[in-house]
Amino acid sequence: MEPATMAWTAGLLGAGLVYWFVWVMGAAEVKGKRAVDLKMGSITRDKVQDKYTQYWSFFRRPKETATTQASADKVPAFVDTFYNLVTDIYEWGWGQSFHFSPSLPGRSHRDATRVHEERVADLLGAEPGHRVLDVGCGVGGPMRAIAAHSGARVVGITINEYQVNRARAHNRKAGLDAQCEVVCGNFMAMPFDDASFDGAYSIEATCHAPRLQDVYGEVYRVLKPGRLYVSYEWVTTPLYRADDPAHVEAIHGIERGDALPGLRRQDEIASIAQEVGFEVVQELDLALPPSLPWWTRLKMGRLAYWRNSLVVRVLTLLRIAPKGVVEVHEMLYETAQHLTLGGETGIFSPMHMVVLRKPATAAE
Ligand SMILES: C=C(CC[C@@H](C)[C@H]1CC[C@H]2C3=CC[C@H]4[C@H](C)[C@@H](O)CC[C@]4(C)[C@H]3CC[C@]12C)C(C)C
Ligand SMILES: C[S@@+](CC[C@H](N)C(=O)[O-])C[C@H]1O[C@@H](n2cnc3c(N)ncnc32)[C@H](O)[C@@H]1O
Repeated sequence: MEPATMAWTAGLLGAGLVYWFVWVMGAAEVKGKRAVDLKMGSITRDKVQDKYTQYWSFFRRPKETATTQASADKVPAFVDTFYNLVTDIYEWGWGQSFHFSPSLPGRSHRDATRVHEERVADLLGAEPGHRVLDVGCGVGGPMRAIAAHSGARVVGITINEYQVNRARAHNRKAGLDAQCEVVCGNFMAMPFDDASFDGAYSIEATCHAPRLQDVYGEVYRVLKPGRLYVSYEWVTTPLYRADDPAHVEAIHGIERGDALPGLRRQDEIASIAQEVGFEVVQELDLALPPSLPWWTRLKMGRLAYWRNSLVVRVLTLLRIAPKGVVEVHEMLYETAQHLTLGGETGIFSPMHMVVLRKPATAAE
């Protein structure tokens, strides 16, 4: 073969390989986000690496972030940075719902996710005419499922501006923008009137609050008397032993890689709810049997992570993805190992459910 023909053939083969790897293999789990569209939220390309370094040094010792008021006050800003760094990777590799759900026999992850979300709507008794609050709404996967299932109007709040734009775009695409509204703000000081919601829920979001009282207090304020709040909380379970180095390392790894200012114990949740005025209607760890493991989806994804890791390296090399994405992806890969261990050992649950009521007699 002529050298020129050989070079052309090699070039074409190489281009085909890159195309297959990035556009086909790197396609989003849920259509909408492709590997080539990986941005880092509202961070400009040249600042990604710096922002990641700042995030990492702040959350390296997660428990310390909530010990002084000064560092606790900085948590929302670093959580915002975290979601600028991870939102696109989450959408690309997980979908539009940023949470776990118990596996369902013979059903897809997508179905299991939806069932876990619709459960919230059913518990709240959400229906057409109701205005429901989504506390920490991400890019709105749960919001759309709950609005479609119940017919209620849903208002979501997130600290991250980039997520607000993604959520609004998804709402429009799903034809749910008349029913779903998204607001940028801090759930510890919400821009909503007192007693203005018929129901509220939070799915794996309040774990980012340094003090749970601050967010529960706000939800209590904006709920109408007699109405319900359902929350899926991230907690350590009674199986966690603070004197077991393996347990400590797993929980520390979960906190570090998920922007958490210290995980709470399961038995703290109900008393904090009561402290701000809620009645506890139900409390149940949805991760416990008969539920099937929530972490199998993480374990099964191992092959996909290696492929994704190669995809982000190739994209960074080609300067399609900004510098720093490889490090963020590595951090998430490590976090997935800690989460899996937390699930397998039973020391951690991402779905400790509480159903809370604002007393009907509460003053408006
Ligand atoms: C509630 C929170 C987020 C929970 C989960 C949605 C995410 C926790 C860890 C994330 C992931 C880990 C590994 C990534 C993988 C390396 C990459 O190739 C594709 C995306 C991941 C699977 C990513 C997806 C989302 C998570 C499962 C916290 C923040 C409170
Ligand atoms: C893991 S995501 C879960 C999102 C959504 N509930 C879901 O299940 O798809 C956590 C969400 O909480 C939001 N959040 C964290 N701290 C916040 C704060 N102080 N105020 C408002 N939103 C916050 C994040 O921006 C993100 O949208």
